[in-house]
Amino acid sequence: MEELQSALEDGGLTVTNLPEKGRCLSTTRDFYPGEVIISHEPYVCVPNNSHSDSRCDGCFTSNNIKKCSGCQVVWYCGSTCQKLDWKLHRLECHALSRLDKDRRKYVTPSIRLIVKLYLRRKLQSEKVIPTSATDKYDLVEALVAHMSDIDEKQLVLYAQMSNLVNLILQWPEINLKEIAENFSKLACNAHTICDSELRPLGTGLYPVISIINHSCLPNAVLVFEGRFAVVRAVQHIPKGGEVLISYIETAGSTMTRQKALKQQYLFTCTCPRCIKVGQYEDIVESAILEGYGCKDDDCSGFLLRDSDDKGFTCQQCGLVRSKEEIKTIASEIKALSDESLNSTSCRNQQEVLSMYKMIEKLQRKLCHPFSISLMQTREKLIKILMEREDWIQALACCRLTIPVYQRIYPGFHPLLGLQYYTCGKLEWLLGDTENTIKSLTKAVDILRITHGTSSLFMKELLMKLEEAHAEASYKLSSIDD
Ligand SMILES: C[S@@+](CC[C@H](N)C(=O)[O-])C[C@H]1O[C@@H](n2cnc3c(N)ncnc32)[C@H](O)[C@@H]1O
Repeated sequence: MEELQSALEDGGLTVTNLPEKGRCLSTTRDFYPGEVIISHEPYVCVPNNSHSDSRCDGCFTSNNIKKCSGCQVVWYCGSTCQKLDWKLHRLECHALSRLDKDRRKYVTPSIRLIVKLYLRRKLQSEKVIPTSATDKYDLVEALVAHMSDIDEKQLVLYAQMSNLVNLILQWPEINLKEIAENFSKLACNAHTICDSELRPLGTGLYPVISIINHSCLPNAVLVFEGRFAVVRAVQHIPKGGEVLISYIETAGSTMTRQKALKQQYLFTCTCPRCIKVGQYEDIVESAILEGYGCKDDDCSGFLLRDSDDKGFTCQQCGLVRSKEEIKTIASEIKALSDESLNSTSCRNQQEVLSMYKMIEKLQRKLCHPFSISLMQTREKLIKILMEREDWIQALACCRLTIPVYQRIYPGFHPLLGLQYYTCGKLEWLLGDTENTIKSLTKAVDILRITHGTSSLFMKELLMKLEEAHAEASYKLSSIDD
C-alpha cells in the first residue's frame, strides 16, 4: 500500500478509505476538464472473442488475424503482437493444448482472464516478467469480492468455472475457493475495453483504476487507447476531491440505475442523482425517460399514474390514457421486438429495417419524446440505414436523437460527442458543409475533453473538421468569384 501511495503521489493522487465505500481514489491537487488523471496498461486482458467475432490478443484488431497453431484458441494479427505476448502465452498455450477439443469450446473470455491472472502471478513471482508498484498481484488481492453477498446460483456457476480453470492449469496446490473469489472480483472490478466509439472489444483488469468508485454524475471518464486505459477529468476536481467514474449506462431512471449497480456491483449508490429517489423531480425524470407520452401528438407532457390506477394522466394538458390502450401498444411493441431479436440473422436487411420502423412508430405513439427505448430503437435504425447507405434517412433519425442525448448525457459525455460526430459525418456525405462544421465542432468540443487529441481517432476527426472548413472557404470563394 505504501509503495502504491508513493507511486500515486507524484501524479497528484492518493488512496483513502471511507466506511460506506471502501477504498477511494482522491486528488492531492486540482484537476481540470480534459486532464489525464491516471492511465494504465492492464494487469491482464482478453478480447471478447466468440464464434462470429475474433480479435488479436495483443492489439484487439480483427484484421488479418490467425489462430495460434499451438492452442487453436487465441488469435494474433502478426508476429509483433505474438512475440510481445509470448512469455505468458507460452504457458497458456501449453495448458490449453492439453484440453480436449470439446472442452476448449468452454474456454470463455472470463475463463481465460483468470487463467492469465494466475500465469502472470507465476511469471512475476519467478521474476520472468518485471513487477512494479502499480502492477503487482498484491493489488489484485486487495480488490473487493463481495463473496458473502453473492447468491447461491452465482456461487455454483463460479465453482464450475473454477473447476475448468483447475483443469486447464493442473497446479496441484491451487485453491478452488480462491479461484471462485477471483471470478467474483472480476465481476465487480474488471472493465470493458472499448474502442474510441465505445464499441466493446474485450475485458481487462486494471487494479489501480479499480480503486475508482462510481457516481451516476461522474467527474471523470474512462476511455481506452487500444488496451491502454486512460481516466480523464470531465469536471473540475478540486484538491481533496474523489475521482468518480460511471460503471453503468447513466441513461435510465434512478430505479434502473440502482438495479444495475446492485446486481453487478452489490452496492446502493448515494450519488447526487440517486439520493433524489422518490422525490417529485426524480418521479418526473423517470416518467419522461421510461414512461408514456401524451395522447395528443402536439403535447409534450409526461404522464403519471392515476390514484385509482385506471390510467395515466398527462401532467401538461390533463388528457387521460387508459391502461388498456397502453397495454395493447406495449404488447405490440414487445411482440415486434422479440421477433426482431430472434430473426436478425435469418431475415434480410429490408425486413429488419421495416420491423424497426414499425417499432419506432409504435413507440412514438406510446412513449414520451425523450424516452430511452425510443432513442435506442432510433440508434438501431441509424445503424441499419448507414449500412444501407441511406444517408438522408439516417441523418433525419440521428438528428431526432440529439435532444435526447443532450438531456441524458449532459456536460462532457463521450456518447453525446460521438452522436454529434455521426451527425457531422452524415451531413458531410450529403454535401451539407455548413452543418457538418457545426456538428463536428460540437463533437470536437466534447471529445477533446473525454478522448484527448493524440489518438488516431481524434486526429481523423480533427482532419475531417479541417477538411469541412476548407470546403466551406472554397465554396465561399467560388461565390465571390
Ligand atoms: C471497482 S470497486 C471500487 C473500489 C472499492 N471501493 C475498493 O475498496 O476496492 C467497486 C466496489 O466499490 C464499492 N463502490 C463503488 N462505488 C461506490 C459508491 N458510489 N458507493 C458505495 N460503494 C461503492 C462497491 O463495493 C463496489 O462493488
